[in-house]
Amino acid sequence: MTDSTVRTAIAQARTIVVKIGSSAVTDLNTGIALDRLDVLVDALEARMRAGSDVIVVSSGAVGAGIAPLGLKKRPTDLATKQAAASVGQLKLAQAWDASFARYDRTVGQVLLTADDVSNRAHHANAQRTLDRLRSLHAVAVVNENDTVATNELRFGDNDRLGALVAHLTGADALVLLSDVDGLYTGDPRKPGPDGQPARMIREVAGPEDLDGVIAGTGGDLGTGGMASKLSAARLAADSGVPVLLAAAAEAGRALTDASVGTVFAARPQRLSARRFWVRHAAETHGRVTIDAGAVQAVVGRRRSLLLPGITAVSGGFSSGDVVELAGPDGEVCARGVSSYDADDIAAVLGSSSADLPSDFRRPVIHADDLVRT
Ligand SMILES: Nc1ncnc2c1ncn2[C@@H]1O[C@H](COP(=O)(O)OP(=O)(O)O)[C@@H](O)[C@H]1O
Ligand SMILES: N[C@@H](CCC(=O)OP(=O)(O)O)C(=O)O
Repeated sequence: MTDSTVRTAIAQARTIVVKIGSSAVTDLNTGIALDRLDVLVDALEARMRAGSDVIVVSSGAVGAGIAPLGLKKRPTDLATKQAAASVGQLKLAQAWDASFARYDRTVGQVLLTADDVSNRAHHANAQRTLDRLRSLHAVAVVNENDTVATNELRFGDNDRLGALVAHLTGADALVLLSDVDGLYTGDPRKPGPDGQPARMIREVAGPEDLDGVIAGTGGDLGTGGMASKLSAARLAADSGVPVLLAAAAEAGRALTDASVGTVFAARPQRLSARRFWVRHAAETHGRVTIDAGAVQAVVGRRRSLLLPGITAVSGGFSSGDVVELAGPDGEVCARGVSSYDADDIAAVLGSSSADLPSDFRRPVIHADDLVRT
């Protein structure tokens, strides 16, 4: 895909997920930046009137809670972040509601936890709610349910949440709106290692276009910085969704003809929903260490994993859980759905194929349930 075909695909996308960063809608000293939010809503409404379904993923709960609580900067400890989010999310939802009300457009708030996406049953639930809001012409405004998320069980950042929501809703494009107007060769706030200013990259067709790019941290309000945007773009690419990264201040053009910012091409063939879930969405429940021959078979030749290739198991996983596969060097090389409980595998480790009871001869992880990382 060329730069212009990716931009055309984004400009013409029927369903589009637009993720808006904290820096775009909040201000450290005043809370929600209502005037900037109105400009964004004008652009989102115009896109809807042109015939697209739009799902908004809005950050800003923590950012919007800082000023009302009299805090001076973005908190770093979990309890204060959650307190700020509980104050800020209310204000954020009200602000989206009021801004869309200028167009008589109804808004629905959807707060998700990582478990709502990693657990397949909950996953269907979230999907149904988002689909129904869409069919009722209401705009879903999605955020992480920060007040109950724990450090262990978080999406990590909303760029990732945006990419997962794009997959969940079968969207045709993901637009990330931030305070930076695209991907640069390095953090645009600093000179590069050669003393030269960073350069903007208009198109990322594949991983080779990221060689030498330094993805730095974010601003005072953001969480993930550029690294989280790059990993979200990879996630979206795996599910066949092209991505546009642009400045929120340029939302009008980003959402009309996609002529601004950086585009990331999607892989032509989507990963199946099951393989996508195994690779990106599911939580892993343990680890299986395999020998060099098994790494060759599984990663090199895309074969199923058989019991004799396993040297160790850890974590109390059960049959049906997703586990990590690590080679002899401890490096994780794949993920897959185990057909056995960890205890059952541990009980027969070291047995030769001939000595294995007959119900242990089927693959531990079938090739269809295995994805390389
Ligand atoms: N290679 C890079 N290209 C562009 N921006 C970068 C890069 N490295 C670091 N950044 C910084 O990342 C910031 C955006 O990330 P973040 O603050 O997390 O945004 P958001 O709140 O929109 O999610 C930009 O303000 C920019 O200064
Ligand atoms: N759920 C958090 C968002 C965290 C986050 O990823 O922020 P950002 O990097 O600004 O997209 C909040 O609403 O504050």
